[in-house]
Amino acid sequence: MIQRITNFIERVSGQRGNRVRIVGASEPLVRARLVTLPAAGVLVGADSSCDVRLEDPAVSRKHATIVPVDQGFEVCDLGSRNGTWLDGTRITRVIAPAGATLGIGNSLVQLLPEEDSLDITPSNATSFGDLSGSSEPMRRVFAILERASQSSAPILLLGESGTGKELAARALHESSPRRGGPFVVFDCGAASTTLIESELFGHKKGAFTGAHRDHAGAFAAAHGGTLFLDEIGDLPLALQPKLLRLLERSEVTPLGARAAERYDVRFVAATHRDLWSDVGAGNFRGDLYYRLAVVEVHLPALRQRKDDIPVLVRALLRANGSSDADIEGPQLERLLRYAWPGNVRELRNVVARAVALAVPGAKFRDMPILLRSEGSPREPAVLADVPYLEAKEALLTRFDRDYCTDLLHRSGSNLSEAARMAKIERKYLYRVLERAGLRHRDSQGDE
Ligand SMILES: Nc1ncnc2c1ncn2[C@@H]1O[C@H](COP(=O)(O)OP(=O)(O)OP(=O)(O)O)[C@@H](O)[C@H]1O
Repeated sequence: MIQRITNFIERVSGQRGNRVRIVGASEPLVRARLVTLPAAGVLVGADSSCDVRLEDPAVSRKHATIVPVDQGFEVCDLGSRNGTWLDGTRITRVIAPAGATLGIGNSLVQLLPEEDSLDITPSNATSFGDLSGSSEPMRRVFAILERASQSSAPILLLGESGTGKELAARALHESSPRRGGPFVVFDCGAASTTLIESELFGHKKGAFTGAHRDHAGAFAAAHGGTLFLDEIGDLPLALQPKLLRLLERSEVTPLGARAAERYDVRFVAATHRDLWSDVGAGNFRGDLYYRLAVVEVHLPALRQRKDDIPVLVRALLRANGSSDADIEGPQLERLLRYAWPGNVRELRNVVARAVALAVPGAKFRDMPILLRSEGSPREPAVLADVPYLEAKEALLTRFDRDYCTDLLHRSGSNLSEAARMAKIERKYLYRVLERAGLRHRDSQGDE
């Protein structure tokens, strides 16, 4: 039985026992059936006497057996006409890992392990590394991270953008016995498949046009430390088997190399996507999911833990050089009412902007709190109704204009003072003013 640690109660509750998930040949994904596997296993086929009956003309009457074993699932084909398939290979008998998907006739059968969620008592701490939070959901997260930091088990961090996944990964590394080793960040969605392959797994000189020298790759660079695989949901399907082998064997064969190389690396992966839905849709391998998610931590959205807002605001004020701790009042109430679509990252930006735009030494209650879309939090701040570069340019110009208008107002149009307040060079401020169409006559000869 695979034992996973997770705070994602919804997924594990009521799911005891190994299961198979069946997506019929012509059935939509939503009609997928879940069948619990008894310890003795099941007989799969088209015959009505089978434990798992597939109404699929390409399935033989008695097609295959599936039996849960210690290392996964033993699958035996019973001499079927169209075969039983795993990863494009026709099998007769195989031990398949948890999460693997079998092709039986035109149907797909996914093998799901028994899961056992540990009962997690919230930590007493109100921070873990640079992550702050006093709400119960966050203290549950801290409890798992504290425990998981002491092992080398792979961790999967899930949560919306800006909920602190990268911060959690860094904090895990810093609290682990590997803290003396490297912490390497690798963005799985940032490049083409070939580039990701060579940047993650490395390549040898001459492996492809332009490979002028050996390149170690992120996995080798993380030896003795932690490799943070950001946006793992974007990893191309074609590279997923190679990562799976890496996780299983801790060894990699760089592009163009003859022999595999071994490294000692702890994996932490993260995504803002619903990775489990990606597995269901066939965009992410189930066996890789289970390999990565031995510990699965769901970082809750800020709107689900508004109790954390006061703690975070105080921490962010301190980080931005304001010592005001007296934050109760209408300003805080506005922050508590807001939906925070950009999560803690957005709160960080709001507080940083408020401190930057406030007069020096201002109290929190007098700081300008600018929220994106108080009235309709779901409406995007930018619409894609014009080409990307054009939209970006327009937004930047608007930002420059609004920022500079307020800056000139606050500095009494004194450009030296304005540059000091904005913490930029005067020359640069002139250029920004010019771009925003705000460069007034007094400053023309001032450069
Ligand atoms: N619990 C927290 N305590 C303090 N700061 C936080 C917390 N969570 C997030 N932050 C702040 O928000 C910023 C964004 O966090 P981070 O980059 O870790 O988010 P993420 O979930 O990895 O986002 P993305 O999915 O967009 O990469 C951090 O730099 C940090 O300033």
